Amino acid sequence: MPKKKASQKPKQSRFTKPSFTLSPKNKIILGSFLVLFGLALLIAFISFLFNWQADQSVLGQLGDREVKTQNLLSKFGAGISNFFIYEGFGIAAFALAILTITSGIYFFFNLNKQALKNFWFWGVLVMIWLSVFFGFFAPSNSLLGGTVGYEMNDYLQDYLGFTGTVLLLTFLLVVYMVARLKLTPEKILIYFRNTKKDIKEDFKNYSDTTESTSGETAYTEPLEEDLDHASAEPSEEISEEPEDESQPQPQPAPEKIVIKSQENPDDVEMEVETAVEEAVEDKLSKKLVEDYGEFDPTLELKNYQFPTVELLKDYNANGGGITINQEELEENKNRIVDTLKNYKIDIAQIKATVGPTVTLYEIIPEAGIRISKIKSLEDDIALSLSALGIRIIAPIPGKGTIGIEVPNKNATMVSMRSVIASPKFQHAEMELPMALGKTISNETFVVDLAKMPHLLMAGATGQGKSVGLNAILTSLLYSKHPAEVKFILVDPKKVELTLFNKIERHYLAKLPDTEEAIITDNTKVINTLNSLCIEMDDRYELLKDAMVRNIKEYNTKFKARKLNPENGHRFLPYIVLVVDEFADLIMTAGKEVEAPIARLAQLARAIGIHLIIATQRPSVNVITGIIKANFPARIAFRVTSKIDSRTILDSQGADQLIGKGDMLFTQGNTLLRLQCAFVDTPEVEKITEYIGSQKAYADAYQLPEYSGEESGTGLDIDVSERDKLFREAAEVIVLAQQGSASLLQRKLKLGYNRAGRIIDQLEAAGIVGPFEGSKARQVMVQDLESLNRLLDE
Ligand SMILES: Nc1ncnc2c1ncn2[C@@H]1O[C@H](COP(=O)(O)OP(=O)(O)OP(=O)(O)O)[C@@H](O)[C@H]1O
Repeated sequence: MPKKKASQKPKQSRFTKPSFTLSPKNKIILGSFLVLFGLALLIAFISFLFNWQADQSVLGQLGDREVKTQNLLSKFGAGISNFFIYEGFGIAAFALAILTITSGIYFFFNLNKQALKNFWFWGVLVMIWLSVFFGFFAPSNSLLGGTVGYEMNDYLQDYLGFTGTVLLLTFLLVVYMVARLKLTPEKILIYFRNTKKDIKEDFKNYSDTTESTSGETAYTEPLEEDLDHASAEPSEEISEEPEDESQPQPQPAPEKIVIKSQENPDDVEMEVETAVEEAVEDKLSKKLVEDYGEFDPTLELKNYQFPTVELLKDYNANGGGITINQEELEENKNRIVDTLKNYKIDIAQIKATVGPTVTLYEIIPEAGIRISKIKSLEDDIALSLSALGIRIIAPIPGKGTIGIEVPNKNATMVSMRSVIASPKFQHAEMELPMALGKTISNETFVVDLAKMPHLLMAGATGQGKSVGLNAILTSLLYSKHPAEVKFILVDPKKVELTLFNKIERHYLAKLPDTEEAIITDNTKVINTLNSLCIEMDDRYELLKDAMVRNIKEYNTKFKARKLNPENGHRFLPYIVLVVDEFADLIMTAGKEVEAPIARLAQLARAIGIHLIIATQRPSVNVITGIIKANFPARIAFRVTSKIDSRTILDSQGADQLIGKGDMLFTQGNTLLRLQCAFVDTPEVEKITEYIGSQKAYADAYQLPEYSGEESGTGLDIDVSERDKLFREAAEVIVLAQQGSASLLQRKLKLGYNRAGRIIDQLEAAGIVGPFEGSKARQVMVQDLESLNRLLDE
């Protein structure tokens, strides 16, 4: 799961090594010891089979040097064999020798230890089973079943009887075949079917070769391996012999067909080569999946419970839902007809669709009336209808009718509960589904953030932005497991997103060594954005290495165990960066945030990093051209002017909304009017508490480390390059205890650039602290004496 990420080395493993590790040298020593010890056991056991009777009489005197034994390994061989075979498991004890040799080989070649553990587990079980089996069928032969087999069989027969023991042994055999050998009835069938097919084909090929006379079509049989056949082999050992990945897999030979012209036999013959598709499933991953199943990213929090719908308030519980007010509809219709009549526009037909906040009146004008005429009268008609929130759509795209949206007198609230519980959201097959609200025809509107791929939200204060952000975050919490998505929350207002602190260790991502996961300080945003850029670059490296084009393909490949975590591969959760009050950020940090945001917006779509940016002030210096170009999906809540509306949506309309979550959404060209789902703070609190009270990861998801300018890396200024006024400037700053360039400008009568350079030099010398946005820098030196000491050093 999420582990701390080294910034510069994407290939570095994220998994902590177990504390018990042997050095490669010791592994070789232990490996060779185990192999030789296993061989000794094997020799002793074999020898014991022939000499046990002779040696048994001297077993009591093994301490006596004079006593001779027949075993090839003398007293040691006789003693240990008697212990394991006669007094132990009978001939099944040979399994111990084999297990010891295999363990030695695993250590010697440093192979996968998990497979070895499996091998021991099943090996010991088989040994016990065989011992009981022989104890059952040959109780009189103490060498076959050993004492353990005899006693266990005796014990079982006392309690289960003869038949019960047979049934138990059979059942255990079936368990072994299914669990270990992965034998299923289908596989057995396939095996027999394939064998039959192979025999038939061989027979056919044989008769073909004997019968064929002319070689008009030369056909080379592809060397394709019959994978089905191979997988049906029940005796194929899976984890014991992991394949060497570095060994190139044999590639199937291309299929060749030589075509000769039928009409003119003298023509040059053409060879057509069609590549036989590569066997994509490499065997190792297939075996791993067979052994352990697909990788499950949610395993670490496998008992995680998604929040229930009951946590959300049902605002429409008492007879809620949209109420159709006939009177109001009639009144509005008459007003529309009358107003249009004033402009000499006759109506052929009118249809009303009642939505939660507005009703759409769709008008088909009389024949001969040009839509462009109505379009040019848009503003006048809106004025004549004189109601806030009227929007005229002429024509409705794809319909050829004219739409007039008129707000309802009593708007119906769209509760988050209703959209979350809707089948559209519940069955949404999306990567990052967001239930934004309801459309004008009262349908739940769900979109995929992963497809957007970034979202820009704007609206004047108090029009529903924060509720909108909460609705988006709530949707994602209801649909994604903590392993699948991580949020980075930037909240300069410090109050809007604080509730999400409770789910820090489940869903949030943060920089290493930072206290708070929710970023409220603008300077920290810069570091986080740059760190996110590093994460982006790392992820691209991983994708390149895995030879896939996007995060979805990458994760699918990782789950199928085709990517090795030892090479730095890991399951990649989506990362959603949410910035509330983007304007504030741009004002204080300007280019420093714009550059990484633009970079992320341009490049991050394929690797699962998505940005949601909200702002109150949709002016062009906040939503710059470069940002707009990379945020095709936009949401506009009510804004105060047409200009603002144009800045966000490239068209007017947002200024005519009625507020309270009434919004326009665009993902390219068409504008869609939606009523945003309402989720109140207590509801969010309940959800976060519900999630927060469950078992969490040890820490928030760690972003790569980014050493910003404050660490001095970018400011390694040579002492000789210091300004002539450096010392004087340092004194001014220390005396005033205020690290600002403007102070230097005033006191030393310097230009802005020179003062700025001196401030950088002072920072490099450790006299002032790092840049802190609009605030003056901190002065790190208390008085002139300390300053002199520092500079003399
Ligand atoms: N979808 C909605 N349905 C009903 N009422 C809403 C909706 N969204 C917002 N409101 C109402 O509008 C109020 C202000 O909303 P919100 O706090 O989201 O505004 P805002 O745009 O974030 O303001 P600010 O920028 O000042 O934070 C809410 O308290 C609520 O009463």
